[in-house]
Amino acid sequence: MNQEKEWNLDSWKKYPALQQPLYQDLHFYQETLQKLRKLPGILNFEEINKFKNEMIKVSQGDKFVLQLGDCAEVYNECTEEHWKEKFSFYDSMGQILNAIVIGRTCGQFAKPRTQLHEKDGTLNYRGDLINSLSRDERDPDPLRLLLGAHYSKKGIDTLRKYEGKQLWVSHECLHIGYESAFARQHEEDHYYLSNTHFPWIGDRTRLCEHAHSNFAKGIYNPIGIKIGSSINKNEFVNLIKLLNPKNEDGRVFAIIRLGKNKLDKLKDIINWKHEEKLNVSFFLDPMHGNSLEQNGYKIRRIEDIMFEIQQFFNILEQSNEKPAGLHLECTPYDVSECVENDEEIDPKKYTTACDARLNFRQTRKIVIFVNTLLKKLKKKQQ
Ligand SMILES: O=C[C@H](O)[C@H](O)COP(=O)(O)O
Ligand SMILES: C=C(OP(=O)(O)O)C(=O)O
Ligand SMILES: [Mn+2]
Repeated sequence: MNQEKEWNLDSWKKYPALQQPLYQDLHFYQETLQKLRKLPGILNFEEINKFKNEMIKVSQGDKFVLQLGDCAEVYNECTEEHWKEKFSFYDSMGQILNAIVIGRTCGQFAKPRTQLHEKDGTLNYRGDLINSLSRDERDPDPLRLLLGAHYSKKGIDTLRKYEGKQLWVSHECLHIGYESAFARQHEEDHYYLSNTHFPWIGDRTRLCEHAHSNFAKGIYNPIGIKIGSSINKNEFVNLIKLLNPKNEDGRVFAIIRLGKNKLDKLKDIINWKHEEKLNVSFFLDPMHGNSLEQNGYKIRRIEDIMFEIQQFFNILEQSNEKPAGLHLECTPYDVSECVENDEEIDPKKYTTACDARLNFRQTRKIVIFVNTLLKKLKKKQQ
């Protein structure tokens, strides 16, 4: 039987789903999902299709993507004022590279976590979609799903009114009950995810025999897949084939997040792509493989990030592959979360809800660095 025919809105439920919250009142949780399913879609099919056409150009090597934004977007910042500041920051960074710009925004509300609990036994924060950063409200609350839907719609409405360059939005497709409630039908047999242009599947949930990949295979949107160091050939090849059975342009983008010490594995990944003739392009996320701890704070070093970027460009060039995108966790605000040289973070300016973000200056420095690398590459290829 054809793989796509086996897919329906609930078929992912046959598979295990990692990193999901456990709700105490399951009946209330299910009722909430039913409410979400009945809402009108947020983005319409034409908007997704327009984005897909842009991503086809990326697959063909004609465009570069800059994907930018908070690690965890918080409901407190879901105001027109914050979104406008963020959109214009993403836009200005994109203009440096003449890139397609995708925000980690309008729905980047759920976080996978390494540990279920904090050191003192409190449940870990899993993003505003699930629980609260404040330690006395860590039980997962289904009402937060309704707020997530409300803020996604409000953010996307704000984006539609934004007067700068065209921007697109993305988030991790993590809370699988919530995400699948936003799948909408377009013509017979054609489903798309209406709450974002570009969903990605995280490194911790991307297994082939699991729910996230088996949900994503049936939706029309371009899909990002985070690839960390535990990947092996079978997993990579099967995953790409599962998501892109017809080997189409603009469908699947591997977001490499190996870290500066493990990036050599990218050579193997490129070989697997070539051996199996897979249609997949490579973005780099130089953030998630380079997380460190300093005095109890999660940080990242600018030198590590730049080193991984340089190596990424070198390896792709040696393998005749074009870099397709850069994925950064960053904010327009003057935070102190990533450090350079022997700098220490300033606790008063450490405001992230999850991972360390680049501030405006650090982001700009990195984007300008990438611009020089892209220009050099273009010169060599002329
Ligand atoms: O953004 C990614 C993850 O949620 C994050 O890196 C996990 O961090 P943790 O190891 O603190 O749970
Ligand atoms: C959780 C994230 O990344 P990864 O799946 O690569 O760890 C993220 O991008 O916030
Ligand atoms: Mn993160």
